[in-house]
Parts: sequence; C-alpha cells; structure tokens
Amino acid sequence: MRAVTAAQMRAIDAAAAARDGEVALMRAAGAAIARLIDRYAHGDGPIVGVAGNGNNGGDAYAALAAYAGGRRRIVYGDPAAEGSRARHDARWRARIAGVEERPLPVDANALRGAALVLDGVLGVNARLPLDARSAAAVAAIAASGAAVLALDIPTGTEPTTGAVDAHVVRAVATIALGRPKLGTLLDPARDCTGALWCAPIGMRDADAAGVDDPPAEVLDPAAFAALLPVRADESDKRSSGAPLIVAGSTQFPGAAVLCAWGAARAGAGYVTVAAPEGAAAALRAHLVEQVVVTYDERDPAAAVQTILDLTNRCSAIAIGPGLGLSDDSAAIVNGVVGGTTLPVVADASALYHLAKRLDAYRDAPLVITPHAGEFARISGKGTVAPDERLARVREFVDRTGIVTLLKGRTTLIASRDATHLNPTGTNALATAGTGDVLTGAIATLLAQGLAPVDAARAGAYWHGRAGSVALAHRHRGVVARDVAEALGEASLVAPQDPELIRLFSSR
Ligand SMILES: NC(=O)C1=CN([C@@H]2O[C@H](COP(=O)(O)OP(=O)(O)OC[C@H]3O[C@@H](n4cnc5c(N)ncnc54)[C@H](O)[C@@H]3O)[C@@H](O)[C@H]2O)[C@@H](O)CC1
Repeated sequence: MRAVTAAQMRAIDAAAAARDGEVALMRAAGAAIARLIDRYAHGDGPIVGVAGNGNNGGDAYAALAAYAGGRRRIVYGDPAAEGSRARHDARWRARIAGVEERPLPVDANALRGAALVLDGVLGVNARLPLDARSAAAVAAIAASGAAVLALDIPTGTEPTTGAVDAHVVRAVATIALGRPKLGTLLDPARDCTGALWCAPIGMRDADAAGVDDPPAEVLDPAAFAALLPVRADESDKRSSGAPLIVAGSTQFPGAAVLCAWGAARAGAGYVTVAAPEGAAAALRAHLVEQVVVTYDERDPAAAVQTILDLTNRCSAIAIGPGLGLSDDSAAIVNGVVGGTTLPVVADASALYHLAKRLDAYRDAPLVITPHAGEFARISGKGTVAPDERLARVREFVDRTGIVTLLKGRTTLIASRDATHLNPTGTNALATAGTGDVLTGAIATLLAQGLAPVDAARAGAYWHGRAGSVALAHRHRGVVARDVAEALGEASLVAPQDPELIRLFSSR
C-alpha cells in the first residue's frame, strides 16, 4: 500500500472528492472510524470527540454520528466554525444522532473519564508548530490521560516527515483515511501513532501521479501473503529453494548456524553452508539437515573457486555473517560476489568488504542489509541522524542501484523505483543474531525466485512478525533461534477486511 506525503494525499483527496463527492468520503471515513471505537474504548465513560475547524474535525463528527455502540457521545468543537460542506453534513448528522455538542476550549478534566477520545484536531494539512488553539486542545488531551484514537494522524505530528511538536497526542491507535501518511511510520512520530489502521475509502494511488515526491510503500498483511512463494506440488529439494550460505569463522560459527536456520525455516529445500575449516566442527554439531562444505580461508583464490563451484547447484547466496574482517575474507567476499550471476544478500562483514568496491556492483541482483553503523560506512557519508534515514537511503540507492535494507525500528528497503517502510517488528529483535536469521530468510526468498527488492521487503516484514510471535510465546529473553523458529507461524496471515486494514499493532 502506498504511504503518502501530505502533498500526495492532497492530490489523492482532491481527485476522490471530485469523483465521489466530499460528503460521501467523509461518511465513509466516519463509518470506518466508528468500527474501531469499541476496540479501544474502555470503562463506562463517554466517547469524546475533539474537533478542529477543518475536515479532520469533520471526521470526528462523522464518526460519532456513525457510532452505534450505545455509549454516550460528546463532541467539543467551535460552534462558529465555517468548515466544508462535508463537515457541515457530518455535524448535522451527529446532532440528529444525539451527539452532545460542547464549545471549545476543552480542559483535561472534561476528558478525564472518557472511554476514548477521538483526536480530530488536525489532519493531513497540519503544520508545525501548532497554532495556540490546537496546542491547547492537544495539551488537554495529553493531560487527561484518556486513551486516544487519532484520526488520520496524531495531532502535533508532521504528516510527511514524522517530526513532532512540543504538544503532541500519543494515541493508542491511529486510523489513516485514504492512505497511511509517511510521517506516522517514521520516528519520532511513530511513538505517537500506536497501532496503525487504514481505511482506504475508495482512494486511488494513481491520483498522486502528478506529484513529484518519491513513492513510498508499506506492506500490508494481504500483500505480504501474496509475495510469499508457494511450493509447487511437484517440487524437489533443490527447486524448493537452494540458498548457499557463506558465513561463519572459527570465532563466530554461530552466525552461520543462525543464518542457515533462518534460511531453512523460511522454507528452503536445500541449504548449503560454505565455511572456513576452523568453523566446521561447531557448524556440524548444530546443523543436521544442512550440508556444510569447508574451504581454506588462508587460500582465498582456492576458497572462491570452491564456493563458486557450489553455486552451480544453488539458486541464491547469503554472504557475510560471522566471516570476519581479514584481508583474506575481503578477497573471498569480493571474489564470490563479483564472480557469481546468482542473486546475493550481503550482510555484516561482507558489507565492510564490499564498501571498497561498490562501483563493481552497480545495479547487480544484490541486497545489502546494513544497520545504521554499517550504512554510515558503506554509504561513505558518515553517521545517519534519525530524521535523515529516508533521504540518506534514497541518495545511496539512486547513486548505486543496490537494493538496500536499512535496519531500524522502521526498517527501510529501497530500490531504484521506490522506498518501502517495514511496519512490523518489536524491540525483542534487539538481540544478537537476529540479523543473521533475517539474512538467511532473504536468501531463501531470493532462491525461490523473488526479485531482490521483494525478497528484502517480504523478508523484513516476515522477520518482524516472527519477532512478535516469538515474544508472544516467550514473553522475555527472546533469542535469535526463537525468531527463526517462529517464521512458520509468522507466515500465517488471517483474512483481512479490505475496508479496514491493520498495518501494525502497537508494541
Ligand atoms: N478531503 C476529503 O475528501 C477527506 C478529508 N478527510 C479528512 O480531512 C483531513 C484534512 O482536512 P483539512 O484539509 O480541512 O485540514 P486539517 O483538518 O488537517 O486542518 C485544518 C486547517 O488547519 C490549518 N492548519 C494546520 N496547521 C496549522 C497551524 N499550525 N497553524 C494554523 N493553521 C493550521 C490547515 O491549513 C487547514 O486549513 C484529513 O486529514 C482527513 O482527516 C477525510 O474525511 C476523508 C475525506
């Protein structure tokens, strides 16, 4: 699903309003919001809307008008607000439906006992800093401690960049109308988003075609399920996906084990691990179903030949976890990545070695999976500030054509054509070895025929879900092995309601 900038959303909104009428759109928005109210309301208090003078405020009226859950409904708004025809319509319907109207300003005490507050102060046309009236409304909402469902965006967040104002709503959930706004997926605003839902209300990506902002995408559950390869009935173990894992060292055999498990649990039929002789005993002690082939890391030319010979029977390569930073490893990594025609996912030590020869890999079928520190180095442009991740990864990919997965709370995956924002994951993944599992899973997806960018975005999404599944089972102390073990369960996607899509849960 497209994640849009404010400018893209304005274009999409305008075209949809011309086609369907603004009144119909706001009614659809209200109906979708109303469906979420009982999910997040708690206690016996009223549902309280706080409505700004724009259409975001209109959504608050529309939702309260549409809500049929039997709770008392109150809305705070400016009685003198002119507003659009759609806002008028929603306000009239709210009044007829018995919603109690009260004039702004609202104070925290008035909101304190609410079962749920609907934040309709500002939407996609919000600018920071907030004006005094909006800031006062946000301050009251924040001080009340009530649970908040934010309409479109949490007020006080910037819809495109994810910057936040001094006054900002922290929502338990946000429902995006039309398309999710880029800012709600990006730090620091993401902390304020809570769970993110989207009600598409008939809007179309194509209507943003004239807007020059680069396209961004976020995977939704149905799109993820559609990306996952399906094993054909007549498959054999090689055609089911045969990744070659080039990983591990005497010092770090575990990285190769985890990478191989990630590959196997992602559904590969035949996993081969090529590792230096010094790691072989440890690998064989842990890998039963996978084949371990050794090479002499002190003879890089022979090692490269051994590995390239193996690629004849494989369909993708994962390279890097635990290899180490020696010159011999550098020769092996560059010899293999430069000498193969198979798709490659490169991680960890391999990123260090590839950094010196990026030009050789321009537009190759290659995925790199750096964390922020590794990206600082491989991009050649130093430390990445949180608010420049998107711009920096775009600059790098525009320059090199290498599909890049930049790890973070919102992992970014960029190809020449688009930037993808991964919405899944949990801080339980912040533990050693989970990156190796991800690399293995991506290798399997590449081996099963996904294009590099699809393997990277499906892998990131899947891995994030697996982290959440592992946490749900373990509660504490999730280790990388648990994440690999959880990949199967994490691949199950419940049927989705296309009118109300859950993009991510709060963590
Ligand atoms: N246009 C449509 O057809 C639909 C609009 N919808 C809702 O409408 C919202 C957009 O509504 P609006 O375009 O009325 O805009 P907003 O409700 O976001 O903002 C209202 C007004 O406040 C102004 N404003 C924002 N920040 C300010 C600041 N810091 N200081 C002073 N003024 C400021 C804006 O310029 C705008 O005129 C969406 O976010 C969504 O919630 C939905 O109902 C779906 C359909």
